[in-house]
Amino acid sequence: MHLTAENLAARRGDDLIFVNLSFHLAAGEALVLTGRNGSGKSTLLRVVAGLLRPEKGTVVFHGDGSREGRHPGEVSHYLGHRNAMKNELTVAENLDFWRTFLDETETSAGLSLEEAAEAVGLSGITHLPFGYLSAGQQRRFAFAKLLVAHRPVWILDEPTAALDASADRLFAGLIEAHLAKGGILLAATHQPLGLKNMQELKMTGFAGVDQGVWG
Ligand SMILES: Nc1ncnc2c1ncn2[C@@H]1O[C@H](COP(=O)(O)OP(=O)(O)OP(=O)(O)O)[C@@H](O)[C@H]1O
Repeated sequence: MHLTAENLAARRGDDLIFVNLSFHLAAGEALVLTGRNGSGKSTLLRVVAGLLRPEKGTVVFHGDGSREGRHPGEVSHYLGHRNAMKNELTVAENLDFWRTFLDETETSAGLSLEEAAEAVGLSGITHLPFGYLSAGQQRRFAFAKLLVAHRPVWILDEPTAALDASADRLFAGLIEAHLAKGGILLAATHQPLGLKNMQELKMTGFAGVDQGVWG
């Protein structure tokens, strides 16, 4: 299993944010994007997740035993800045929605709702409306979405925003477990995640992009 990006370029509005960006991640490997605000971390994550079309280049996921490449968006969990949960629904209803939505054809390797809640340190409150929870509790349950349906690639944008130190460690542990099972991680972060086996890519934004993309 591997994920390969070749010569990616992306544009936001009129500006090229990055060009000629390539990387290769095999099973169990992590790429952490760093760089100042506006340097293009979220843009790259959104391209890999299939939420933004690249200006140029390709990004392909190859699973075990299949020669055909797939877009990584088809096999990824994407956790953006927002939690992608409905405030009016209970935590259980939100997670149930995501499990059904994400788990359609894959084998059911995800955790049960209660197991996922326990894994993020919040068992016993899944009956509450999501909107009643604190910002940190909401982020923990947004992370629980990654556990209720199996996806080999995790794409996380500032996963530890709004979290206390114990949640930082808890998320790092869950990410390590994902990598140990052969998963792939792409994450943008301003805080070190403390991962053992990771590559770092420092994004520079359009400061480094003055040539045209095709020239
Ligand atoms: N929808 C948009 N339309 C036009 N420009 C955008 C849009 N979204 C982002 N940008 C610009 O693209 C650049 C890269 O933004 P991006 O969100 O990828 O940065 P980032 O490294 O993730 O920043 P942060 O650390 O603040 O989250 C910024 O200059 C931003 O203003």
